[in-house]
Amino acid sequence: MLKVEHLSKMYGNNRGIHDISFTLKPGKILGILGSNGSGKTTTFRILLGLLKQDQGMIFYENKPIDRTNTRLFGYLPEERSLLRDLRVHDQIFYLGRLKEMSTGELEEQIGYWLSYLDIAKYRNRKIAELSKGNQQKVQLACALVHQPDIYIFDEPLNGLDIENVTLFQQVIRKLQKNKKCIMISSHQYEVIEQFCDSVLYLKEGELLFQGKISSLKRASSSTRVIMNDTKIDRWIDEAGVCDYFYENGRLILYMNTLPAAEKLIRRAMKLGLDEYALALPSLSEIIQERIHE
Ligand SMILES: Nc1ncnc2c1ncn2[C@@H]1O[C@H](COP(=O)(O)OP(=O)(O)OP(=O)(O)O)[C@@H](O)[C@H]1O
Repeated sequence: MLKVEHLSKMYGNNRGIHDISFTLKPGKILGILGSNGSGKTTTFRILLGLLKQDQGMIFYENKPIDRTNTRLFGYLPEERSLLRDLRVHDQIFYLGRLKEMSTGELEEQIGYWLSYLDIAKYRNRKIAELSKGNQQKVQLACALVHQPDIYIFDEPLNGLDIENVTLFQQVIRKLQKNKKCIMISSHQYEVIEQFCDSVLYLKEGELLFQGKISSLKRASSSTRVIMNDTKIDRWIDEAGVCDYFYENGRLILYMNTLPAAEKLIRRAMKLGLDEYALALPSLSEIIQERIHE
């Protein structure tokens, strides 16, 4: 398990992050979210050992993180950091060497990932000659080749078409099955919702909220009950109803919790209404709600 405790970092008088704590279990995927300048990159750079924190500790498997272990983290940076004149194989080989991999192991892993990511045919092509999406796949291979325990994927779907998004999804599920710790950062909340078990949201360097996506949904006040009923009087005084409106002849009730909404659904069933549904909030709605609390 990865355990981050009370991380803080100042850049002179500028706050980077303040008092960030979270845990990440093997086989789980954590979404790291926040607006521009909220501290995501600072957190990643500290985790990766590229930046020193002013305060706080990072533990992996109950021990302070071992910086001599070059193979602990795999990082897919938001900005590509490939050397454009290198050939695909040589680029991955070079980075694998920095991770202290043997030639035999490297060749085996390079062969495996190039084929898995369907870019084996570009093995001897220069990076500069590849499309944006294929460059992204090479960058991904560089994060995977040394088989790390902990992964940080920053905006991983940039430049990928729908087919390759599915491929990335397969990679993630494979890592998850192998009990790896995975972090994903993205401004596309539907991506986070699709991939992650839990999220943490940073605002101006501080942790605004964190939790399992399913728990955040349950606790949200944006849950809606939709039914084909125009008699608001029989619903308005029910526990948990916060607001309502009509849309296309349907009544939409905003509920303060999921259990309250479920109770209303049961009542709608008993009344024999022929159309009723529960609409859980999206992650994006939950974030808007929390930001404006
Ligand atoms: N090298 C630096 N010198 C001074 N301040 C910095 C430096 N790097 C980051 N900061 C400040 O630290 C805060 C957090 O920045 P950080 O880059 O970690 O945010 P971010 O969430 O990754 O943003 P984005 O989504 O735009 O990439 C910001 O206020 C930023 O201006």
